Amino acid sequence: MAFRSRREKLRSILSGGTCIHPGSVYDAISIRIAEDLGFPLGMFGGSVASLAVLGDPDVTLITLTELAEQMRRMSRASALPVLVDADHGYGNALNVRRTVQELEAAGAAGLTIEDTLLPPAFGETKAQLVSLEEGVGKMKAALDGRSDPTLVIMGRTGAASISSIDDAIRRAKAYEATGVDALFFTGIKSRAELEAVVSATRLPIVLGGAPDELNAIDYLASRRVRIALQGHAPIAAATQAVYEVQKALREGTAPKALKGLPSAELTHRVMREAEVKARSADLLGLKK
Ligand SMILES: O=C([O-])CC(=O)C(=O)O
Ligand SMILES: [Mg+2]
Repeated sequence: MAFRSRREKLRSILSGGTCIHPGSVYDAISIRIAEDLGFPLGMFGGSVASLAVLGDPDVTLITLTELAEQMRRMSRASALPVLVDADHGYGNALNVRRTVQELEAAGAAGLTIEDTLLPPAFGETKAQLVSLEEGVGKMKAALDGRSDPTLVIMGRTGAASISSIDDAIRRAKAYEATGVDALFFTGIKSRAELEAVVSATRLPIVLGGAPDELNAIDYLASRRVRIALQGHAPIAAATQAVYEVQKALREGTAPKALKGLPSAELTHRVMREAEVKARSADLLGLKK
């Protein structure tokens, strides 16, 4: 299967003894840059998907089709394995199954399904969770939707910050029992909380945003954390860069006087221009 080796690379991160930081990726350019810099994994967050595709905040307006298409564009541009934040699976458990099918076909190496109630309920200002039973059903549906057994499926819970650490553990154990490949936690606030989770579970752990005391990568590795996210600064930096250059142009700066532009070498590398040239020479009869 075409995407198998990417998935096996993610599996080897999960079964290894170290903890890695993934590169935040959201389009064909960002994934190639992450790949060239040597990141072992790309993280395609739901928040950056919404921002890159719709220009929206993370409010669950992006559709599965849009998410999968953006994933497909990245899979085409680069062989870097990508872990996709598939939110709540875009509906109920039946939708989760469909979500897995689409993201698998789009080339995701792995994906997370979370137990947050999305989109938020009317009148609720705080995040809520679906029941543990519904969460379990979603994990089972995700596993049922997978046709390549190397695709990584992670059960994700935000219970640590939404309900309690005990609830996070209860849910993690139930998701673990469904046969998912890893557990993804957001909202863990301290080493004590992480250690409680670690001793109650056995699967590899992925941590979403974490406070400073959870930033030491060797400590995380020793606690079975295999992937630790670092937010999504690259798309934020891209926003600033586009703002600066458009502002300068709007204010009359000559294109040649612009600051902060990439070198020709970087632009050509990102475009994989040497490969395109070689292909053009072979297929279009152009000079190399
Ligand atoms: O998955 C992540 O990187 C964190 C998250 O939920 C998002 O950014 O939507
Ligand atoms: Mg998200």
